[in-house]
Amino acid sequence: MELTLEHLSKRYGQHVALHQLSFRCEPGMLGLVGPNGAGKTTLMRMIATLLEPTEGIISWNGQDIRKHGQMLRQVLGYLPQDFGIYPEFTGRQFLRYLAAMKGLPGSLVHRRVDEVIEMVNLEQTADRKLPTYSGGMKQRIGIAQALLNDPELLIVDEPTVGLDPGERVRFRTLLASLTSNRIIILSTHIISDIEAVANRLLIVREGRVLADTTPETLLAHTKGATWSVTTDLATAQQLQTSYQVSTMLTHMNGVTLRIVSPTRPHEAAVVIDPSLEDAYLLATGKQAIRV
Ligand SMILES: Nc1ncnc2c1ncn2[C@@H]1O[C@H](COP(=O)(O)OP(=O)(O)OP(=O)(O)O)[C@@H](O)[C@H]1O
Repeated sequence: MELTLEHLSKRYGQHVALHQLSFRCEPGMLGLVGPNGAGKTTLMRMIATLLEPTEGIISWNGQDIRKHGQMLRQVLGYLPQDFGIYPEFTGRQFLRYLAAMKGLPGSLVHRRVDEVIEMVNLEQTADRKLPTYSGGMKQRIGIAQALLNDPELLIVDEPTVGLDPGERVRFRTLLASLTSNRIIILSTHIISDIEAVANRLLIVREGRVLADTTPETLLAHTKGATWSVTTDLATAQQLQTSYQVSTMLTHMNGVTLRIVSPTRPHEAAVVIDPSLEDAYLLATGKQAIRV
């Protein structure tokens, strides 16, 4: 089981969305992160054979998917960002319908649908109409449809958008339970989604790979570069313009900033343990997040 990308580029007219991307994946979970417009969806759609690369080669087990796309599609599960549901169906009917569309033999459909419903823990709700589902339940049905063919390659595009923290954690645990003996590519803006489950992290920005690493290595690189400082509002605002501030908390004694910087940002700043989000901010140089 091996997915290889070689010098992959995508242009939309004059706009270069992806530039000469190369990497190789083996079983495990790859977390794909990057700012808006980095090219994550473009990349995932190309791997899912829904979009043609402008240049470069994608191979599945050594075979170019431009020539052998069907071979990849047979082992592919894909949950896109804008996953549509049919309002007149129950969850179970919807999955049976999709199983038939995907070409599962009629004799297997009912059994496999029951299996995936159990895998995503929707036994209690499978016979309710889809519009009555919560966001998390809908995403579970989305993953269930992606699992119908027991995929070797599972691609999931921002699955936790709009979920409350409890649902997000449950969904994350579900994904983690699926990692054995398959390649999962998970795109997200929520860094904590991948912190606990991804064994590899690909950070992209403006169509280029900024880092191909592990969460642990990225964190280790950020050690000694995350600071906490409490100051007055004017100093805090000044620091905010010069440094990467990840959180800013206003309280009775002033303002406490969490700053990501390779150098000490202020004489009163003390080093604190970095989170993966701090590490990501250091790598991508994103704007401050206010708390
Ligand atoms: N069909 C299209 N036509 C023209 N430009 C496009 C098209 N699709 C994407 N783009 C551009 O390509 C770039 C990459 O877009 P893409 O959707 O792949 O990024 P992304 O990392 O998934 O973003 P987000 O995190 O916001 O979902 C963006 O600049 C986007 O505007």
